Amino acid sequence: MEKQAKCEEKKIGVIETWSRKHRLLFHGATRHPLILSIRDGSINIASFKSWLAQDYLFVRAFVPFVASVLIKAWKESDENGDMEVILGGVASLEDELSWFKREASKWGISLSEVVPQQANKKYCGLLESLMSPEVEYTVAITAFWVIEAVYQESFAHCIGEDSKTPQELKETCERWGNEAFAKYCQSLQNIANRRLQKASDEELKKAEVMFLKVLEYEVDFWNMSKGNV
Ligand SMILES: Cc1ncc(CN)c(N)n1
Repeated sequence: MEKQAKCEEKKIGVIETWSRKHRLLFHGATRHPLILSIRDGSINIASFKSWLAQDYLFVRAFVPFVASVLIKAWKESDENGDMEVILGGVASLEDELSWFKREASKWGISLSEVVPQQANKKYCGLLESLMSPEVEYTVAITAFWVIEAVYQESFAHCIGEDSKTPQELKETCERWGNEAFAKYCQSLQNIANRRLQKASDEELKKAEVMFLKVLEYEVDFWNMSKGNV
């Protein structure tokens, strides 16, 4: 990479540079038709239920992934504070799984009968590959940030001004759209930016490829409910 470009990235942060450079894909992942239909109130409840059931399975796979990032932080991080941020993330996932179970029972979904769809299997496979000790902390924390950021940006849009989100879906949107979750995502972004600033060109390239892959998989994940949108 050109020295000049690298300096620019340092000033505004690598993550911001990538988000601008790949804004169409970022927009596609955070303003998906499913999210827009929640926000304008036209959502088909079957789509929502299908997303909820699939996401429960995803979050179960997400727990060991986040735990693996915690291990990488312990082994590789240059800052003590990283572990506390990631540990907070692990801890909140217990509450998240309980929430999924309550929400599923509210909607009459039997979680034990949910079969993972292809896009979900593929995404969980990506999480599993990221758990390998071969994957650098910088790459894993970048993936972690973007996974959380997509949900934060998406659901915050559903509770923004003028949204017509149905009352019964507001709690879901608040879960990822609230201020505390936004702050948590900012902390993850700060860690990722710090690591990316110090990364070698090779590591930087791997992290950018991972950033794009996560965005692509997020779009595929939303698309699973497309038949019902
Ligand atoms: C597919 C997906 N992406 C992100 C998140 C937020 N942890 C989630 N629950 N599901």
